[in-house]
Amino acid sequence: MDDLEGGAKRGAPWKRMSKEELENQYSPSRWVVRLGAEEALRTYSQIGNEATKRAQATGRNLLDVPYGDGEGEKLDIYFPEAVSEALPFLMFFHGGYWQSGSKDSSAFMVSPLTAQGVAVVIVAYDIAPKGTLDQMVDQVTQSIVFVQKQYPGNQGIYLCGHSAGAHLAAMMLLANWTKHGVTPNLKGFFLVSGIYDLEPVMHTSENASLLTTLEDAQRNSPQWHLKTAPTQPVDPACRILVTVGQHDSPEFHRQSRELYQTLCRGGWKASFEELRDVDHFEILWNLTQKDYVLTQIILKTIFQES
Ligand SMILES: Nc1ccccc1C(=O)C[C@H](N)C(=O)O
Repeated sequence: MDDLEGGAKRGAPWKRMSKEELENQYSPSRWVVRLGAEEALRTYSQIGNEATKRAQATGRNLLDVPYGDGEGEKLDIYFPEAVSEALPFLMFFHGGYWQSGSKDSSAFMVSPLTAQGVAVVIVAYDIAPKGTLDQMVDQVTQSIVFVQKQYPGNQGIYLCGHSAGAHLAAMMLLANWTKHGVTPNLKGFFLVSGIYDLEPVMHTSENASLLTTLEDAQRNSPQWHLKTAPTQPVDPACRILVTVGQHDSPEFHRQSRELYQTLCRGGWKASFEELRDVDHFEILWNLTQKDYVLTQIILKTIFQES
């Protein structure tokens, strides 16, 4: 049997879900366990705002650096204390279903990473309705090209994305760098509670006309591309961590597990972690803490201790 066809039929439980169930599965705030849905979203913004204010007030940084000509094409760079040309860079792409969120409230991981010598770049992109998915993917590509050109002596560029931002980061597994005149020194991906197959999202209210045709969804689905036409890692040592929270919905778990399995089959150096006792929001906001398991995994990966 054709594995792709068979796999799609056997492995697409969302096709058997009612509209309400699908809506539920793709509403992360409905799955939080410690707070109410609204409260979780509010706390997430609040922690992001505070972490960003603190990062901007305490360290060396460059804010609102343009990486393209568009009004929204800006990024913030937070540097470690020790000045060095050869820094590792972690670039972060925020979530919010491609239609909310901002770089100005997403500097969660800045303090624990800069303290260990990592430069952190928080990237803005044009969320919907201003931006289309194709434009967002293009902007993310441009932001990475910008960092590579600006810091050619970097000790590695690591991409980290959360939720919709993990989708955007994962799209970079498919990027064609040659047309940009530079191949970024990509050493790792940290994909946190992401969505990699956009087809089910088409059928939810979150879609808000981001995806109008199945072709839009497939073109912007790393899972679909990697499965139908596997890409090879440019650098075989490039690490990919696919991670999901214990309290993320079963559909989010499925999305992460399937991406991980597809990456392994394609020869990528991938690993998978289900992080215990965290929901879709805690999995990210805990990155403000240096002792949090994901902070430690990121640091160990960057400094090659595992
Ligand atoms: N604001 C976010 C930030 C990051 C990730 C997701 C969201 C969401 O709002 C998801 C969805 N609208 C929810 O209510 O679960």
